[in-house]
This record gives sequence, C-alpha cells and structure tokens, in this order.
Amino acid sequence: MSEVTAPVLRVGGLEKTYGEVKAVQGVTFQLAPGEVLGLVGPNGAGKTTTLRCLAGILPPSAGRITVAGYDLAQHPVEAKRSLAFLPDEPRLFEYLTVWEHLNFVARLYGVEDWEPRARALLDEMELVGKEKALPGELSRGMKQKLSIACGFLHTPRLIILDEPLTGLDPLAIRRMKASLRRRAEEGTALVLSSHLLPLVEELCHRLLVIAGGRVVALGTLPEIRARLSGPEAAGASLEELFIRITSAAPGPEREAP
Ligand SMILES: Nc1ncnc2c1ncn2[C@@H]1O[C@H](COP(=O)(O)OP(=O)(O)OP(=O)(O)O)[C@@H](O)[C@H]1O
Repeated sequence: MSEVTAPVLRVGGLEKTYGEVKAVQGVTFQLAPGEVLGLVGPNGAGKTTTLRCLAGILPPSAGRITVAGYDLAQHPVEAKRSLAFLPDEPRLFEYLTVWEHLNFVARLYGVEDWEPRARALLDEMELVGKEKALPGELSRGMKQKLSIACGFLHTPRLIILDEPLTGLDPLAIRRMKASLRRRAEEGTALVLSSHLLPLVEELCHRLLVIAGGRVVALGTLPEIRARLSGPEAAGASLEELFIRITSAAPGPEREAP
C-alpha cells in the first residue's frame, strides 16, 4: 500500500482499565487520510478515555495505536508530531500572549515558516487584533479558537477533537465546521467526539458508537442503519439510532474481585 493511501491512524484491541473499571475494551478501527470519524456514545461510554489514549496522553492497558505509520508506544515523539489533540477545555499558558502561544508551538514542532501560517490562522479564527492579549483577556470562545489555531499550526496529519464547538457562537460554529471540512479535503484525518449529533451527521464520513467501553456500531450512517433489523430502522434519524443502539448496551465492566 502506498504512503498516500496508508491509514493515518490504526487502532487495534485498545483497552484502558482504571483500577477495576474497564473504561474501554476491544476498540479496533482504521482511519484513511481525509476521513472524518465521529465518536459518539452516552456519558461515561469511554469517549474521552479513547481520545486521550489516541493522543498519547494516557497509556493504554492493552492494544496498539499507530499514527502516520509510527507506533505510539515505541515512537511517541514521531507519532505525536503527526497529530494534534484539541480537548474540550482549552489549556493555555497564563503568561503567554496569543502570538507567543503560536511562536511557542512553532518552536516545539519545528515549524519554520510559522509566521505567515500563524497570521493566516489568526485570520481564520477571527483573532486578528488579539495578538498581544493574554488568555485572561480572552473570552471562552476566543480561548477555544486560540487552542485550535495552535493545534493546526504544525499541519498535523491527524486531528483529534473533543467537543470542538463548545463555547463558540453560531457564526464561529459555521466557520469552524468549514475549517474542519477544508482540512479533511486537504487530506487530514479527523476523529471528532461530540454529543451534538447533527454536527456529527454533517461532518463525519463514518461513525464509531461506543457504549460501556465497547464499540457497538462502526460504519457509515446507512451501513449502521442497514445492520439494525426492523422496518423502523430504515428512515431512522441518527438520534433514534443512537438511542436504540446505546440503550441496549451494558455499562462499563468491572473486573471480578
Ligand atoms: N481518571 C479516572 N479514574 C477512574 N475512572 C475513570 C477515570 N476517567 C474516567 N473514568 C471512568 O471511565 C469510564 C469512561 O469515562 P470517559 O470519561 O472516557 O467517558 P466519556 O464517554 O468521555 O463520557 P462523557 O460523555 O460523560 O464525557 C467511566 O466509567 C468513568 O467513570
């Protein structure tokens, strides 16, 4: 398989245990360049745990994750250089300005032509004029946009997003959706976790539905619909399918004492 068509992300048998709680088990999927995968599931399903494992923040208890051909456990620096993780709560440095954040990230990732890129990202995120502001002087939505600009600066091949639209106003939501779509069209793979099912339906090519730490459905919306039996599945909305699939699933497993 050529480098162009090789999966950007491969996840095999991912498992994460907290004490005796099996938060995630048996998660296996691949993601091609330009593909957008929606990760959905009820509260406590294991979405954030999965995303944090994919980003190399949490070590999995078992399984293998490969990003852009690099095994995340064996080559963490190369794998992490190929990805960006955008958590739902923007994490910024209190004493760095907007511009200094971008400069810092550029140095971390070795982005040489960072200034024109940073200017373009500030324009895209509607932060022009805020270059000298500290995070304490930014609104919640502006902090979110700065965090996203920092994540995009090194042109990652994989972007992992947890509730990317939290705190954004309607116009910013529209722009953010266009930004994400454009990156996917340019070949970036995206994993997007959200409770906003219309967003997931609009942006994602495939869905991974997780409940009780296990994958309960994986595929395109028509594929998931087709797999569910019964005439009511045919025209069901994503919300109806979500409720039907996840309500039947048990909660996270506990290891026997
Ligand atoms: N640090 C932790 N220590 C112990 N248990 C944890 C920890 N983090 C998560 N869990 C447990 O792991 C399971 C999965 O949690 P996770 O945060 O991954 O779910 P989620 O799908 O992101 O939920 P939500 O939609 O509510 O954000 C839950 O049972 C949760 O209680």
